[in-house]
Amino acid sequence: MDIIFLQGVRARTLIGCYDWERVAPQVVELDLEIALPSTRACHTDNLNDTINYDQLVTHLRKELEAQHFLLLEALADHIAKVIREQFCAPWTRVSVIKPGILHEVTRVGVTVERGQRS
Ligand SMILES: Nc1nc2c(c(=O)[nH]1)N=C([C@H](O)[C@@H](O)CO)CN2
Repeated sequence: MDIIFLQGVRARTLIGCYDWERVAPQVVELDLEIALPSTRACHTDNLNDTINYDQLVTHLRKELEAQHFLLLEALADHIAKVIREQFCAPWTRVSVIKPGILHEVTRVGVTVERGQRS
């Protein structure tokens, strides 16, 4: 299986359980692993035969600006759904990190894995 990965993708979204988090968007960081539906692009060397990670990042940033979630779990699940349904990925692992949210914690976030790794 071939995988595209993206690390430290920054995006803005309204996220959080507490009142102070409901007033303005925060920056979240995404680490993404995305299985490709086929190995076709390896042979054709054609961008149309793979998932265009440039388009994916642009799409996700727009999506996150429009969506409002309370929990990182719900946000990560939504991102995985978009990747699978709109970019035809059979499997994905999505981590969403809230930089600097907890005192004396380097990184906190949630990882979800959806679909089948074949
Ligand atoms: N498992 C989770 N725990 C917490 C979340 C979350 O999304 N998932 N969120 C919060 C707050 O919004 C936090 O980020 C602010 O301190 C607390 N716990």
